[in-house]
Amino acid sequence: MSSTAAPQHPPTPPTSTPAEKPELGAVRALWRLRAFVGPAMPAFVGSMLAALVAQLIALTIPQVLQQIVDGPLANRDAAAVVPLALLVFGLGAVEALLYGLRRWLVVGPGTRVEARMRNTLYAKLQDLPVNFHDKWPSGQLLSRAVSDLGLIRRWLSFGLVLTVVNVIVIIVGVGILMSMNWLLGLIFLVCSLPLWWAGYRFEGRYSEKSRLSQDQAGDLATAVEESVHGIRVLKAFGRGKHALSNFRSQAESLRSTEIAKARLDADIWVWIMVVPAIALSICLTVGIWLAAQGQLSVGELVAFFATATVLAWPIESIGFMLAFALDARTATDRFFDIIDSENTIVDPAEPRSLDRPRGELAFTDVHFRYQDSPERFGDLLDGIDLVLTPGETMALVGLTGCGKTTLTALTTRLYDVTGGSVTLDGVDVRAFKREELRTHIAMAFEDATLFSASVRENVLLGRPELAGDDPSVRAEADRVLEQALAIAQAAFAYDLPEGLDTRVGEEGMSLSGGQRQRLALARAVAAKPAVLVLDDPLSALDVTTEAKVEAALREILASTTALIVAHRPSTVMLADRVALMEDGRITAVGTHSELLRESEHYRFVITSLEEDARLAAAVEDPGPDPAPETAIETEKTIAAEFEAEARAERATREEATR
Ligand SMILES: Nc1ncnc2c1ncn2[C@@H]1O[C@H](COP(=O)(O)OP(=O)(O)OP(=O)(O)O)[C@@H](O)[C@H]1O
Repeated sequence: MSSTAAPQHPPTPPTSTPAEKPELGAVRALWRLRAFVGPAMPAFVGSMLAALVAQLIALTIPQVLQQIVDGPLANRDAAAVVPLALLVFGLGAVEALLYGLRRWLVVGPGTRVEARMRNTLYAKLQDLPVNFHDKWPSGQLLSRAVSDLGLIRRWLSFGLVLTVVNVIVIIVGVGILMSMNWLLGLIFLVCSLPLWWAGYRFEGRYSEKSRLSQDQAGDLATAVEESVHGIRVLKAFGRGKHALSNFRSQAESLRSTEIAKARLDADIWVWIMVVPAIALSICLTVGIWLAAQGQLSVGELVAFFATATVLAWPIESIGFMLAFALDARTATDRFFDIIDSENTIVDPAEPRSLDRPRGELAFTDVHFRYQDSPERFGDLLDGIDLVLTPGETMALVGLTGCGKTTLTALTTRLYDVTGGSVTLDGVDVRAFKREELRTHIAMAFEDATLFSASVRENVLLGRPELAGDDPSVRAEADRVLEQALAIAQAAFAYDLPEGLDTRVGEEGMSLSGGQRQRLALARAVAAKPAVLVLDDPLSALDVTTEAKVEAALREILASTTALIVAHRPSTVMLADRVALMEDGRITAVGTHSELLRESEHYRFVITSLEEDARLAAAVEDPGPDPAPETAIETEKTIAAEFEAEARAERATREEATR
């Protein structure tokens, strides 16, 4: 989109969670991960078995202790203690080894699950249409791709395994306690019931806070991303402090949510620590009384408490595991928010294909409105009819915000028409596979985006067949590069520190705006499309370079159909014909001189463009510094010119309304 577009139909401000879906229960929500866990399942099951056997071994140790206390210790037979003590040592060693095995088994498969989910997320983000990306803040996507997936991996490899194992161990352990002494076992069980109730209450409250904190972390990532991206603007306008205070208030909200989470966590921990302690002290009192009555041996009493101690960690871990599972559930929901997003721009079931399109581009009764545009605004494009014959260069001209960029975006299906059709050689663009369509039609935007890759890779982005080190491919790639860079007047690329292999940095930020635009133009030219769509791609060039690029473009445009959004009169001169856009329609098509002669609105638009170009040229070459009084006079003159222009525009509009 053009960055200069005046917001006529302002987009709805982005929200943290655009996707509204019915809530699933925690188990059902987490169950959706099975599709990604699949191949790692044996490793997870193996890890669970290792942890389970280790815990069961821990539960058998109290039985050996009972044998020691009731046998050799009661009989004062020191020699008989040794084999039993060795048995305890052996069991402890096996338990430790099994714990090691549990970790070792899941490390590799866990990271592979994470990688698979991340690749799926990335592929989905690539596939989703531009209107999805218009709505979703980048930090929200980033936090999902990085921290949420890391959390899910940790939960799958550690939280899930231990939750299952601990629940089994608690059931088995309580069974053992009951079998040792049903009364003590029952007291232990009944005293633990408040813990389950507290856990249930905790789940509802914690889920809500967990979602909030992960969304806020995403918003914070967006704020960091935006301020890093816009660091030049912030510095230039001295708004660093303002950005910092915004960031602080967002960080403060996140901190408050984290504290609320920690409070809930602390509450459940109180229950978890206090309830088993109360249960054990009641059991101890009753146990001693039973032992005094001769209904329980000392060995049995020791074994009972040793077993209860083994159960202490699984019971204590309930709160932590619950919180962990709820965080993982939130991360899973956030992941599926993206995966479940419906792609409204998809390939057709039976795609059409064109080997060598002639390049006839036609818009027939095209209507379009942005999804979130309020009803009262009507269609932004309101019945566009326009035909570009093969090899023709058409300039698209209109007042700012009239929808020129939007119209060009329909050609490669960045958005789909809401009515009518766009066709290439008579075939609706929706009938092609998107990948094929985008090889036939290439675009260059005013806001030139480069990737953190070499100049070569950036320029050959649309020619994947020219990647690789094969000498013949490399020679062809060099030829294409040379030609494209020459047309775009981008020979400066050869003088970069490592020539065409120089990495241009994130978004090409290491280059000037004009250099970025020239490389983006070279990229569109190198794609050798049948149709070239240029959305004001020369705006950042000085007048001399622009003239050179235009002269070179004329050569290639002779054999390629081109639709050029023009913001400068010189760009209009490139075109065979000009289409004038007004109120969502094409109101006139003809040569520049025909339109100058016949269209009042065209004369007005061209005058505005000339004025803009004159002001831009004055900025590029301001001449000697004027004296202060002269400078004030100049400012006044420019202000007066703007006022006159505004008056003329109002008069023209009133005229048109009448
Ligand atoms: N993603 C979007 N969602 C909603 N509205 C949008 C979106 N992009 C642009 N618009 C609105 O659509 C209108 C047309 O924008 P567009 O960029 O197509 O105009 P333009 O004619 O190319 O402007 P300019 O000459 O300034 O580049 C503007 O009012 C703009 O606010």
